[in-house]
Amino acid sequence: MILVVGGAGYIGSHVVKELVQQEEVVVLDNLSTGFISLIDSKAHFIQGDMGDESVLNNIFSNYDIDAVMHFAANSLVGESVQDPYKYYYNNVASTLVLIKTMLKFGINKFIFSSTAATYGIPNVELISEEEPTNPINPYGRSKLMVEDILRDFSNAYNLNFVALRYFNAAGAHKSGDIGESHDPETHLIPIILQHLLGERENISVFGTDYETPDGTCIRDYVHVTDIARAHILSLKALMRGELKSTIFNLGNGKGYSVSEVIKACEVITGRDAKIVYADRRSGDPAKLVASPDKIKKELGWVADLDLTHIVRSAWDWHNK
Ligand SMILES: NC(=O)c1ccc[n+]([C@@H]2O[C@H](COP(=O)([O-])OP(=O)(O)OC[C@H]3O[C@@H](n4cnc5c(N)ncnc54)[C@H](O)[C@@H]3O)[C@@H](O)[C@H]2O)c1
Ligand SMILES: O=c1ccn([C@@H]2O[C@H](COP(=O)(O)OP(=O)(O)O[C@H]3O[C@H](CO)[C@H](O)[C@H](O)[C@H]3O)[C@@H](O)[C@H]2O)c(=O)[nH]1
Repeated sequence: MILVVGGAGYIGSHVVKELVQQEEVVVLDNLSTGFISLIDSKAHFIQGDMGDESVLNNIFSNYDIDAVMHFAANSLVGESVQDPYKYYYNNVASTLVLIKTMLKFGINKFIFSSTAATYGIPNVELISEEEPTNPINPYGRSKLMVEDILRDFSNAYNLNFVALRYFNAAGAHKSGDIGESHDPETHLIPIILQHLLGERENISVFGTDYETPDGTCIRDYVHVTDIARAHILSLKALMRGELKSTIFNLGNGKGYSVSEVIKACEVITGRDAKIVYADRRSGDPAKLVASPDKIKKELGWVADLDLTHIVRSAWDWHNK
């Protein structure tokens, strides 16, 4: 049985939907940013906080948990600058309680949602896991602190972990039943689609003077279904004892600029966007594109779905 912490959120709910086909699943979520409606009905659901040791003691006593997948976090970069306490408390301190308690119950397999924000502002075209990590905001630092904790615990307490550094998660499940739901929404693709549905007046492009071919920021968009598959591959490799504690990038290895993403959304939806050119958003690196070679070599994972699939699936979900 697998415990999925944060399984009512955007990415966690997509992993749960795939995982319940193969495993028994318990979701723990405090619903602070997640939605009960996103959780697959085949999963058991417990509403509670991962920092509450008594809740965790009950779960680990009552269910036969083999491994933990951990998606729960606060993840708004801007908010992390305004309110760093919230980020260090929830993303680091509460995660520490979760890991300590699972180890107490003899559970030592852990999959962690990390982020490309751990790299900060890289100087290379394609970022490999070997690049230095110099996060430039409290959100990125909170995730890097957890990676450090995991590494130390793995050395000291026989913990086996996989930290997956997602680049830009996007897209929705092929069923159209679940998709990206954040409130407030800050991510580019859902914002564009909400605008094209008439729910927002326009789209702001944050910065047109970056050192990129069209002046707008470049990101590596990776389909949430591909992210879900990488979690399941990682879990299986951990369960078979074939994988030592490690970190993998999750990306396509191909970048698209903000202007290119808007264009792709216009073409796929057949609608024209009203664009407002705005100042840079603070803390945005010009370009973040993954080298996905390590996970390809070690687990055979490559992203199957490109930007067109991402936008099509997200559009189906937003229309529903
Ligand atoms: N969305 C992206 O592009 C992206 C990119 C890189 C990394 N990540 C990471 O992936 C993970 C999932 O992101 P998401 O976009 O699905 O976010 P989300 O906000 O949709 O999901 C997070 C879930 O965790 C729950 N949660 C938060 N704190 C909790 C706590 N203390 N106890 C129990 N539940 C708690 C929330 O209610 C929510 O359901 C996060 O850790 C995020 O930092 C996301
Ligand atoms: O209305 C908008 C929203 C976004 N953007 C731009 O679009 C790009 C993508 O922005 P998102 O907010 O969609 O995604 P980020 O790249 O900022 O963030 C994502 O990747 C980060 C890693 O760098 C973190 O992991 C974070 O959790 C995750 O959401 C950025 O250049 C941003 O400035 C706009 O121009 N207008």
